[in-house]
Amino acid sequence: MSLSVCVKHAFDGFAMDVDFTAPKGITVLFGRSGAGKSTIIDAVAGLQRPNAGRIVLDGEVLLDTRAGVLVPVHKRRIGYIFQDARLFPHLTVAGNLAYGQRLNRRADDAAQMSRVVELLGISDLLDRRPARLSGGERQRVAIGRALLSRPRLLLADEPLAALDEARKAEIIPYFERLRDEVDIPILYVSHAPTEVARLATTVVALEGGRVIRQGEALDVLSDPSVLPTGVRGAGAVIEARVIAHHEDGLSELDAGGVPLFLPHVSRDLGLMMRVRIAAQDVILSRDVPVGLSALNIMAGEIVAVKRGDGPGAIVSLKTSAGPILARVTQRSADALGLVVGVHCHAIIKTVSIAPEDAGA
Ligand SMILES: Nc1ncnc2c1ncn2[C@@H]1O[C@H](COP(=O)(O)OP(=O)(O)OP(=O)(O)O)[C@@H](O)[C@H]1O
Repeated sequence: MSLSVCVKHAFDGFAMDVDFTAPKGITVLFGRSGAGKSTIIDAVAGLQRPNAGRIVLDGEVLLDTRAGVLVPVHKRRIGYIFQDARLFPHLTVAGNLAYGQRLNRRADDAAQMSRVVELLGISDLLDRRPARLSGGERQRVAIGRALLSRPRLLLADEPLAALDEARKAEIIPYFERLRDEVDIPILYVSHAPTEVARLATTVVALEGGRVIRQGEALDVLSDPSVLPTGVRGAGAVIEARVIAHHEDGLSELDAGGVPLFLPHVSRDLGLMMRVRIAAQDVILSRDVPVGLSALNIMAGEIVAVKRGDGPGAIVSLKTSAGPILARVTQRSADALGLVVGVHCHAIIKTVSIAPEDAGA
């Protein structure tokens, strides 16, 4: 199953022209406020008719302005998860979930309900009304209700934006499960680099109504010339396997043969994790560093240097652990001779890797 979107639209002072494909998994529309993310979501949902375009879901044409095709919202079979959960206050959790199934009754409704309740960990909440749920619990129920409508596509428009950090951390693992266990594409809007690093299978980076890059998440996030939310959001993602939990509170991962130490992560040994390393937490050294407190040192070769308009530059390093981005001053880059092809070492403080930066 996949979704292809080719849409042109103009508002006063804003022109959008995008063309991308969302395969199975989570495709994140990643960009700053005003980049056009919600306009795309609304066009796919059928809530807004773009000036021109073609949208095809799982082989079915939902929109083709040239051929005059416009499938109405209720016939698109798309689940929508909003920032606020929008549950019915007078119905219990069970009632809200059953509402998702009402349009599309099937013999295996009960089995599907148990699967979704288990997937989202909401079995203890079924008799409660929304007013007695936390924001995170409400959002889990909203995800369940959307899934139970048996959608062919899920749209999630900044579903974590209204939650505090603790609630965000509670919900992200459920989106990871959706990504890995549900068979339909999920189009997910975000401008939060950590969320993108944790969840995206595919990234569509947007700027001013245009796609500046699309592709596999780990490739797009390690490209220093693609910073849709600015230099502060730069950070590459590496994949590593949990190999030890040490008594001093550190977890040790194996990243392509290189040890990576993190503050303790509650994951089983052997599990693969994604770890985001923020570019501003990386120091570069030409020589092998000695006498440092930092535990993570990775040797690599510089593959790109992107100079910014200000005093900074982003250096992209290829290491056996995976790609690393480092944000340094242009003064340091010049003093150290950091140019493409040079070998150097990336130094990463263990404690700079926050718990939310490491996920399944
Ligand atoms: N109904 C409208 N009428 C006029 N202009 C609009 C309308 N909706 C959106 N725009 C403009 O289109 C541009 C893209 O808006 P859009 O909401 O798609 O961006 P976004 O990336 O989702 O932003 P945010 O992250 O803030 O939600 C903005 O410049 C916005 O002001």
